[in-house]
Amino acid sequence: MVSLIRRIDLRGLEPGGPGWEEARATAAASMAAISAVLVTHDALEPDLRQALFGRAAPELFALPLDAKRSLISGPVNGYIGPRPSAPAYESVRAWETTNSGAVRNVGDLLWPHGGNPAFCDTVSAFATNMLGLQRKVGTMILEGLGVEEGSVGSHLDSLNYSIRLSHYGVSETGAGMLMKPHRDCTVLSVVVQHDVEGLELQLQDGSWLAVAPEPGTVAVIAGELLAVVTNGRVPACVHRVSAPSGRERFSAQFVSMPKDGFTVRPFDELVDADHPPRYKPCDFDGYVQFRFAGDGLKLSDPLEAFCGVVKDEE
Ligand SMILES: O=C(O)CCC(=O)C(=O)O
Ligand SMILES: [Fe+2]
Repeated sequence: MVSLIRRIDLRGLEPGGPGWEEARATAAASMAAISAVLVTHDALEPDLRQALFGRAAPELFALPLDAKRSLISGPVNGYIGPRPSAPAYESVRAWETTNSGAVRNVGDLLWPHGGNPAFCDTVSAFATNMLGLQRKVGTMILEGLGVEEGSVGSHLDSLNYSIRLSHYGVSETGAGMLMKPHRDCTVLSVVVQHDVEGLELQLQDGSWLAVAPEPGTVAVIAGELLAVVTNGRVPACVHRVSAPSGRERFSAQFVSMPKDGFTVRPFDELVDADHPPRYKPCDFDGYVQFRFAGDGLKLSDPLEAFCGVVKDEE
């Protein structure tokens, strides 16, 4: 089977410069075909990568449970501890990671006796670099799909960015599924895998594609809100984490979500007679409540139930 996932190389690539248009078309085509694109980049130099995965993440997950739990605030924020469905998984999301003051507050909460400046510096540097990468790739995807530059700019300004650091311990049952198939409640998720493989993307025929961890490459995957803004041209990527080798694993994600209070709707450029609206305007706060604390918890596709336009309504 031919994999439809494509790769772009951001190194030295600037808007309007040599190679930009071709890479933009590749990014958009890959997203439309498989809801993901592989991105080779220079945003995570070896020292920063080592500081993140060799020091910051292990220090964070080695903290006592109470310290990690102090971060919990709201349905999608803070610490997620091991659950029966994912016994070896823990994850921490820090909000507003592009604001170094907010990162320091997280550090002070986690390490009440003097904070952890090295941890905060690492997280802030990672956030700054990933912000540039995500904005560039987001621009390429949307412009490649035909969205005007001005509309892309206002869309990017309506987003919040956060980091999720995840740790997959070695489960008692050894190798197996570490995170079941799901869609992210994001616009875009940049997934940085450390040394150990695990990320798998579902293709349209239902088969799974393993994304190998490569130090200079990230996977950029579509979240549910990208499906809304692209009027369904880019469906949310169904993905999972499996543990073929059963080894301890770390990953970092840099994700974008609409700012609080935003209502997300399809770009005008992507709605026409051939592409009638697939989604009603989606109040993001309402959707988060529905998906994580309301009736959406029981559904396999909560987005569709919340704001999908069913065929009869078209
Ligand atoms: O760890 C990974 O590679 C991906 C994790 C993931 O999909 C998630 O946290 O939503
Ligand atoms: Fe995910």
